[in-house]
Amino acid sequence: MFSLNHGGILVAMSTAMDDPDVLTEKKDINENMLGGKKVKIIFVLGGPGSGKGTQCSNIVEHFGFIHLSAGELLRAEINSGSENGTMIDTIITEGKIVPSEITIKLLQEAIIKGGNDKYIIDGFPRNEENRVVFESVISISPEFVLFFDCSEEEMERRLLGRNQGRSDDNIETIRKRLKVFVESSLPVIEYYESKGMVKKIDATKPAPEVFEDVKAIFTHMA
Ligand SMILES: Nc1ncnc2c1ncn2[C@@H]1O[C@H](COP(=O)(O)OP(=O)(O)OP(=O)(O)O)[C@@H](O)[C@H]1O
Ligand SMILES: Nc1ccn([C@@H]2O[C@H](COP(=O)(O)O)[C@@H](O)[C@H]2O)c(=O)n1
Repeated sequence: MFSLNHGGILVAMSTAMDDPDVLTEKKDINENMLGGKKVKIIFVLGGPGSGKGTQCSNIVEHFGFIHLSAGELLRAEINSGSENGTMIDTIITEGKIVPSEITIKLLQEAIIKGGNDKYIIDGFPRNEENRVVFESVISISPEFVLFFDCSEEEMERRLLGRNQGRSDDNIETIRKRLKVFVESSLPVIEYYESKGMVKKIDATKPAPEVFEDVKAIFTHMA
């Protein structure tokens, strides 16, 4: 907690305060909530290769959520030729975490564009800065946090076999991503755990068995 990057958070928060577009978007989301259209958000966390994307597809199919993958949104931003593209590409290739204001703006735009009332947000918040800036700018608390718990050996094995042409699915970057997960993402999960908000799934099992456990959680959701 004390190793938080307060500088980054303050910059992101002051960006939100100084940028009228960001403020308008925040207002719209809050009005949606207040106007009887409550936006439900579930954060889906777990190490790289734990099976988040695979299970999110199942959740979309069976439970009607919109799936927003922070990593996918960042990759789309690179491919769009945006001015931030090269910087995002470098960070992803190094297995590091993109500044929160960039990722949150992409999520914010996708939520507004999605027009749905329930979203699963996959791979976010990835560090304390992501969490604090999201809370400050978007002000929506997740219903709960779904945590896919998987051994490092299994995650590494899966990523090396994924074969989707991702620039970060090589052994060097995979090891960096695993280290970042332990150092930066696990503390976020521990934070939500301390608030009783984490639903942990054993993600080492075969995908259909993992989905049985996921299904039980979503079926019993209020
Ligand atoms: N339970 C499972 N058992 C075996 N393989 C799995 C399982 N779940 C997913 N996979 C496979 O492992 C690879 C990684 O899965 P997936 O892309 O869903 O992980 P992820 O957590 O979204 O990864 P990342 O964070 O890197 O995007 C894929 O090739 C997928 O088909
Ligand atoms: N909140 C996030 C999410 C992702 N990233 C970067 O994207 C990479 C790929 O993410 P996946 O969830 O698709 O595995 C990840 O390693 C980060 O570099 C991010 O910065 N912030």
